[in-house]
Amino acid sequence: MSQTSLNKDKIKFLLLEGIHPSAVTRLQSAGYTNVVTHDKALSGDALKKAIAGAHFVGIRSRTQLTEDVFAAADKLVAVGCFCIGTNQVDLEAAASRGIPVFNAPYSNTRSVAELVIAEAILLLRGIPAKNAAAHRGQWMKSATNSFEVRGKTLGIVGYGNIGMQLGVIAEGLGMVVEFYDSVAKLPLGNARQIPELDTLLGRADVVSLHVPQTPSTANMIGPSELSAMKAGAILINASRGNVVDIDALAEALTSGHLLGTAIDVFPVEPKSNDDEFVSPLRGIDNALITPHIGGSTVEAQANIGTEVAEKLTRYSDNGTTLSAVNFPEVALPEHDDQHRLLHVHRNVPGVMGAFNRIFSESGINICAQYLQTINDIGYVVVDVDSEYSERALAQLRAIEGTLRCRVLF
Ligand SMILES: NC(=O)C1=CN([C@@H]2O[C@H](COP(=O)(O)OP(=O)(O)OC[C@H]3O[C@@H](n4cnc5c(N)ncnc54)[C@H](O)[C@@H]3O)[C@@H](O)[C@H]2O)C=CC1
Ligand SMILES: O=C(O)C(=O)COP(=O)(O)O
Repeated sequence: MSQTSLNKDKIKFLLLEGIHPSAVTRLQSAGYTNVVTHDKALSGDALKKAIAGAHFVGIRSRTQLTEDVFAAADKLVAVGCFCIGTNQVDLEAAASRGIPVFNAPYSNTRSVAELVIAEAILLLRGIPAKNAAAHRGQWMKSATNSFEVRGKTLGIVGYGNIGMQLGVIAEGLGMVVEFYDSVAKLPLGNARQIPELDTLLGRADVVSLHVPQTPSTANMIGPSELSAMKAGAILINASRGNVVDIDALAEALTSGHLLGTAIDVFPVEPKSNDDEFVSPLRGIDNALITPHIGGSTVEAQANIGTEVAEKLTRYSDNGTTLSAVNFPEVALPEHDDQHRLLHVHRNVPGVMGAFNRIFSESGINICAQYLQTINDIGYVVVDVDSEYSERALAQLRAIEGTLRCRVLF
């Protein structure tokens, strides 16, 4: 088993938000036994208190890791988002402290795609409204506004990992798949990219949103986009809550312009399962509301637990940053008998010159060197003979522009 310079039982992992136990199992099998778990998200002072002293933190979509929280995270080495979205993390604040952030880009995509398909079928049949009425004692047996999905057009906004998978399943059900994406994408099957969002909205019977939360997607679907949708169409949002203007959507439903909606994510979501859910969609029968559970299946959560725990242990064990979302990506081999120095720095002229000078002037032989940069962050890794690492570490830490430097045994 690989070694770290700090004893593994001293390396503290803090896992929040009920991350699946598969993560703990994976951490323990890699020798990391100091794992503290919480069922819920933490915020404010409770989060700062819990994160102080932790070397690794694992969160899901609810925990907000802000600049303020990073300032309190005195020992933090890396962050694991046990989900896809990383908008809850101030990625720049993390990078500027030399902290890589990892996520699980694939493990829950199928779960979201399956949910969306189920919702499209239910909504085209008017099931949410019929179900709500039946609970009130009303018998709504009727074929009016009740349709098959076969032959209908699915408009996917954001043709990434989820959108593409959704398109493939939808074609299997006989749907016509069209998509809008801000970059050119290879269409799978018979899917077709539509260059303008409004054009797609005017053609689709079901519109499903699969974009990340960024400034460019905030209120992407507002009053004018809702008007651009076909009368009697359906809107599904399992991406992020601020992508849709929820008041405008409520209006489009009550006016009868849209036949129905399925919304899994909201501009404001309850902080915990004990808090009340407040939304203008409450009480609208043809709005299928779910509590941000698009990725919440046993399969997805178990896979995510293993996947992200694996990324954290690889970073801790050997410095590999493959699939970090805010950090230079370096895939590293094992470092066997040598010591490995990891140096995170500002990517500015002079740092690498100073770095290499230290080795040439002190006569320390570099056995292997790896360098990668992204934006203003540089990450250089060198393997050296074990007797030299402590001396080199002290000198590397003194280089101007150094954000973080550590050694792995
Ligand atoms: N409801 C839930 O439980 C879950 C929600 N999600 C959300 O779904 C989002 C999408 O997930 P993935 O498909 O894995 O992401 P992805 O990154 O693979 O795909 C996103 C796509 O959106 C496109 N895009 C970005 N900005 C755009 C814009 N302004 N206009 C048009 N297209 C734009 C990108 O080019 C990309 O093709 C995640 O970021 C996350 O927020 C993910 C998993 C579970
Ligand atoms: O994967 C994502 O981005 C999600 O939105 C799922 O979030 P969760 O892990 O269910 O809090």
